[in-house]
Amino acid sequence: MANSAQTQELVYLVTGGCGFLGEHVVRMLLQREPRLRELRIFDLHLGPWLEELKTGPVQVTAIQGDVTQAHEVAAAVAGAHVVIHTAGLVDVFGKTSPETIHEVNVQGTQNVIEACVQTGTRFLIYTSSMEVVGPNIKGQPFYRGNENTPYEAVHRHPYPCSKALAERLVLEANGREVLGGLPLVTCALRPTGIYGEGHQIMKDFYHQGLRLGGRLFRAIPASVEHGRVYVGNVAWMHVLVARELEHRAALMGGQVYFCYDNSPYKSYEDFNMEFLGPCGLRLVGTRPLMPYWLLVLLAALNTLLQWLLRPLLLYAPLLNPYTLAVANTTFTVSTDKARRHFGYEPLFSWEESRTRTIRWVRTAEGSA
Ligand SMILES: NC(=O)C1=CN([C@@H]2O[C@H](COP(=O)(O)OP(=O)(O)OC[C@H]3O[C@@H](n4cnc5c(N)ncnc54)[C@H](O)[C@@H]3O)[C@@H](O)[C@H]2O)C=CC1
Ligand SMILES: CC(C)CCC[C@@H](C)[C@H]1CC[C@H]2[C@@H]3[C@H](O)CC4=CC(=O)CC[C@]4(C)[C@H]3CC[C@]12C
Repeated sequence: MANSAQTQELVYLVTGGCGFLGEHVVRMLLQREPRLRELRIFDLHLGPWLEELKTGPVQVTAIQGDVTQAHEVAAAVAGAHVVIHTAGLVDVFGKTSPETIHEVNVQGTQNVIEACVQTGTRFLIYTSSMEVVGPNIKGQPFYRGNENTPYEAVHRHPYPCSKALAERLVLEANGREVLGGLPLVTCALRPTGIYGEGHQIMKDFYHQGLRLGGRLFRAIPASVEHGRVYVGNVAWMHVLVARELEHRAALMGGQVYFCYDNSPYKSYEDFNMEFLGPCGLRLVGTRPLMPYWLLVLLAALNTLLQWLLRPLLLYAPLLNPYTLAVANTTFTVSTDKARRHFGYEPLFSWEESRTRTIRWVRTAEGSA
């Protein structure tokens, strides 16, 4: 908790503060930002866990609001020193329309930028994604790449398109004059696939494995590597950037940083087994049990079914052509830009990240 010997003067706003990553950012700020006076949490859906935070030394203000509504965003931003914009629609399964994804992720981000400019907030940190880079539509591997690695970032799917557009808006807004005459300082953090306590897809795989008698069946070759990063370390990066942006504005303003830690490079499924294995699941097969062409066919069938069933119900399985392409393409990051620019070192070791995640999967056991 905040050390009361230090002056508590800062007001932070976290959009999407009740989401998977947002909650970790909120808790991390309360633990590790002693200069915090007020923490505003802005989300479409407020979680009941916020109540327990309201008894601490920092004023916690929960704001139910929608980033697509410019006036709601401006009211929440007014008077904040720093905005951490994590709110977004993370949908690669076709649950929401492309228009809605664009509205929330792009227009919502534009609203946050304009609110900063209009109300005089100078520091904006945007949670972008590795998806703004790749995998691209050609399925080209990105192997141990960094922020400067050349890669043809071409997308068709609404989610990566929206994240790429929003990231561009944030970076282009760096240096804009805000109310009061000072320049806006922005930067974007690009997590790879985040895991940890609260990771819904991990829970879905766990419950699927339980339904299948404690087994999961390998679908993707073990040689396809995915970069993954622990949610606590992603949150820590946000807190550090927020802290350092003022002092290192010239260096950090307008920059992008991949989020990384010491999690091992593995295939998506093998990585998940690091947690699901100790919870009693087994991954069957050293090679995919189904030929790839059959997976492609099933993914296409799922798209057709989703379209046919749309008038009746929402059919949004994990497997579709896009998720298959992402799962089947190597995308790993190897960089130290965050260490060089703002002294980032992962707060949680791989062992601790793993232990915490396993503990969470175990406690999530009954909550299908
Ligand atoms: N989960 C992952 O593996 C990765 C996530 N990201 C990015 O991190 C950010 C957070 O993602 P997660 O925590 O995984 O997602 P999440 O869905 O758990 O959290 C997003 C939060 O934003 C809120 N939100 C959605 N629409 C809103 C609106 N119109 N107005 C206000 N709040 C709204 C949701 O209620 C939710 O609490 C997103 O911007 C996402 O693109 C980036 C890379 C990887
Ligand atoms: C049954 C299939 C063969 C396996 C399906 C796994 C997929 C659901 C997931 C594989 C890779 C994931 C994505 C990746 O971690 C990168 C992401 C970054 C984001 O910003 C949002 C989430 C995601 C797109 C993530 C989504 C699930 C996968 C596609």
